Amino acid sequence: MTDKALDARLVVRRGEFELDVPLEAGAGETIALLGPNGAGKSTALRAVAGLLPLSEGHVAVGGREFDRPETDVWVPPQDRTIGVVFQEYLLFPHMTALDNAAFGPRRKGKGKAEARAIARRALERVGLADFADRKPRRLSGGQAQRVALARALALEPTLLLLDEPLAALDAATRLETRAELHRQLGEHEGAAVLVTHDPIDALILADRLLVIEDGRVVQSGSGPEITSRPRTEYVAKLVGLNLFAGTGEGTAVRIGGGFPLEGAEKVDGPVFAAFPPSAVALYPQRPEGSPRNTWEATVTSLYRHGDSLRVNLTGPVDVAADVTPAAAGSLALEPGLTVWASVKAQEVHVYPD
Ligand SMILES: Nc1ncnc2c1ncn2[C@@H]1O[C@H](COP(=O)(O)OP(=O)(O)OP(=O)(O)O)[C@@H](O)[C@H]1O
Repeated sequence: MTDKALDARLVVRRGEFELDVPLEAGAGETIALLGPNGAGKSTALRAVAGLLPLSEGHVAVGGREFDRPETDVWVPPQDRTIGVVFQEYLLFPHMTALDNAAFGPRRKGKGKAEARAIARRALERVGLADFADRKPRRLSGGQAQRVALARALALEPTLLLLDEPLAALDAATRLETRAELHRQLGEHEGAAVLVTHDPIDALILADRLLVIEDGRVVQSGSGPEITSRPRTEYVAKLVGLNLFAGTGEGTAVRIGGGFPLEGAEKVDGPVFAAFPPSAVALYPQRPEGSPRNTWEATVTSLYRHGDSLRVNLTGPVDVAADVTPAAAGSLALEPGLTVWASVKAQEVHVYPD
């Protein structure tokens, strides 16, 4: 066991589903758990908080064991030095913001005046000192979320757990609250683990990302490490890349069905090949002097994506292409239409599996 802020191996079985995820964080570090629906992110966070017992493995925070089924170690949630900001952990509606924030310290045995002083400092930290006497129904969504954060920080936790802390907020409030949370996490001396669906939240708020799919870690690393080299379809979609697993043969990558994709780098053996949708050009007929990566494809769907149109195509390879509205108009793109797609070899990034 180490004195890391968080040292855990989380094994939780819930019916058919099994989570098995190692999770470590140093002091001051923020880890984001990212993954599709049902991947096990909330299960992981709940296991750390003590809301779900481990089936196997261990949870230690600041060198103290909270859960280890093997040796019957179990510390209940309220006795863990962990602050939680969970969506469903709403504020107590009958208490003021100050009393909500003082609740934790009171429970931990602080006197009323001391607990309130701690709570006041926590509200100041999140910029809500002037709202101390308000009850939750008189707070906006963003303010309520900041009070929830103040309530968690008032415990001076070794570890902060945040489950989709920004998901319920509208776009403008989200931006503001994200910036505030970023500042708070920067100042927080303990570690933090954040669960999110949103890659932007993860990239902005976390030092390290753990991508979980089907109960397992499929990729981990810093934001740039993950976005530059996606290893699963989910991550590729998340960062908006077309991704294929295949076998490198010289500069070509043979992907599913044997389709040869010409790449920029020469890598032999199991590889990934990735390119952005903006690298895919579409033509009504086979283009003249065709670059080698040219194929016939059928439009399956199209939708607005920022300033361009995202076109999903099926064919020997299924890809997404981004085209300008003008190009989409001149090609008369619609589902079912057959077009020619091409990608320059220089745009295909190849890296080892
Ligand atoms: N009470 C339960 N009993 C049995 N299985 C459950 C229970 N709650 C969740 N599960 C299963 O555990 C798995 C992981 O769920 P979890 O909520 O941890 O995923 P998640 O990654 O947080 O998903 P989401 O992003 O949708 O919140 C799912 O397959 C789910 O069906």
